[in-house]
Amino acid sequence: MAGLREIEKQFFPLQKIQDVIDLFKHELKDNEPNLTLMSIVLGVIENILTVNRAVSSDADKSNTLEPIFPVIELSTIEALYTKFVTHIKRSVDKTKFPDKFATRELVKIVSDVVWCCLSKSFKDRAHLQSLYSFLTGNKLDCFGVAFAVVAAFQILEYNDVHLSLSEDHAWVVFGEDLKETAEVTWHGKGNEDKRGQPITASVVEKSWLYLNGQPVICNRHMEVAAIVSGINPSINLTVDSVEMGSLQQELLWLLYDLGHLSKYPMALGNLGDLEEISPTPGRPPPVDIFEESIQSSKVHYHNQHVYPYTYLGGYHYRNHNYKKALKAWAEATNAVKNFNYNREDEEIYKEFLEVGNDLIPTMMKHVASENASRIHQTSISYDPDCYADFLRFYDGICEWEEDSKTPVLHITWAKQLVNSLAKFDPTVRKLIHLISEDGEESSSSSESDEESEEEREIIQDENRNQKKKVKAKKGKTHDKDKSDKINGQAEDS
Ligand SMILES: FC(F)c1nnc(N2CCN(c3ncnc4sc(CC(F)(F)F)cc34)CC2)s1
Repeated sequence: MAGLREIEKQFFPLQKIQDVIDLFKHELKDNEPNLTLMSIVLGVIENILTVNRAVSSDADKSNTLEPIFPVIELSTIEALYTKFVTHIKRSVDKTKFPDKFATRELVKIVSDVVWCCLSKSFKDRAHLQSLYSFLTGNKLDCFGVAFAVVAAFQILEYNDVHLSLSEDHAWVVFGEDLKETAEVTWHGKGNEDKRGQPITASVVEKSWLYLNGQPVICNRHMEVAAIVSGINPSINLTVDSVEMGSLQQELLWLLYDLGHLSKYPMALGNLGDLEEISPTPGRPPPVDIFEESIQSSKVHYHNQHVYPYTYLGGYHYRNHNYKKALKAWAEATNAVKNFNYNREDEEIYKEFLEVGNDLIPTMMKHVASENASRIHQTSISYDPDCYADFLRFYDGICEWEEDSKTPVLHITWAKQLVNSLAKFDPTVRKLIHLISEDGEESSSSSESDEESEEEREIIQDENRNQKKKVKAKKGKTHDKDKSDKINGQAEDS
């Protein structure tokens, strides 16, 4: 890959969202969309709209609602593009690697070429995912390093090195028919990086971090989807840039219409979240998009992905559809129960900790008060389906913990479980018909002393392996704490 092609230059200067859409439309027609160019363009725009927002003086705080969109000059982009291409070509002597396919040694070298420039400061801040961040601040997050390696291989004209994505990690596949895998970035906090090493079957098996061998293996177009999905419109923890969110939403619809999201459940989930914030006329409602995300995981990934269900559960919770939220969360633990929890699975643990110890208790309280007002409609505390899904949610968590090296549950879980259980009406607890896996039938015990004995056992057991887990909010890219944001949108005046 040489310098920018003439046809690419003609799209500049970019003056409005449609100009960016047109550039991406053009790139996506190509079977080698220019990853470096697109990552830099999105990084420049994101930086201006979120990090270095032009603070307009009072004078021009005219009352027009004319949103701000920066003018992106070709010279700005070309300088950064040339810097990256030069850095990569100067650091890799291709004559030593005559093969058509990449080798593990070469993957490690390219990973080092990215790695060596990184500053050792904060790595899980927001807006560190793009090549713009790498080229102007020597900072990249976990995803950004893996993406930079793939973009570098595109510049070196290898078309076998591709991004492999799980729900909380990224690595590369390479070689003939993508048979090889290699770590190219770090994961989490306090873990030694394993760059250059293959991801072996023993590491992958029953591991959520590696999706039990069902990661999203990208082609070039899905790598474009990954950088679009990785756009972070956040200005701060509570406010998003309206323009950046619209750009991300329109680019995701462009990729959706071209079919590049069909095997990418998280990108579909991101699109569903954006549609909830600001629905696009003529497009399907968020629940349909979350359903497509779930279907994609079922069809392409053996239903091993968890986030499609927690996207849906979060959506129903925010919209007070508590019965559907419980159903989605029960299906989420039905997916996670096949994994064995280990210390690098912190992110999904935090997700379920929030559901079990924050969202469900709040929902049960909410319903109790609503109940007083709406006596006719059966509220969830009288609904046997809800009680069944509630039990399924916890059953999945317990099965997840079984055979795991690291315990999942601790006393807070037990206390909240007892707390939420008590909020279901005793009549509904009698209606449940428990059928164990071996088909043995039993109805849930309604004897209070038996239950209190059971509850006492749970609490004593949990006391023993009580473990404090602090829910650390991470501001990293592919930031899953978006849903915690109050959907305030910046007045980009
Ligand atoms: F469960 C729901 F509440 C979620 N809401 N946002 C969620 N995200 C936000 C987007 N997100 C993602 N969205 C697209 N692609 C990727 S690739 C990836 C792993 C890593 F960052 F590359 F290491 C994460 C991720 C991670 C999960 S889950």
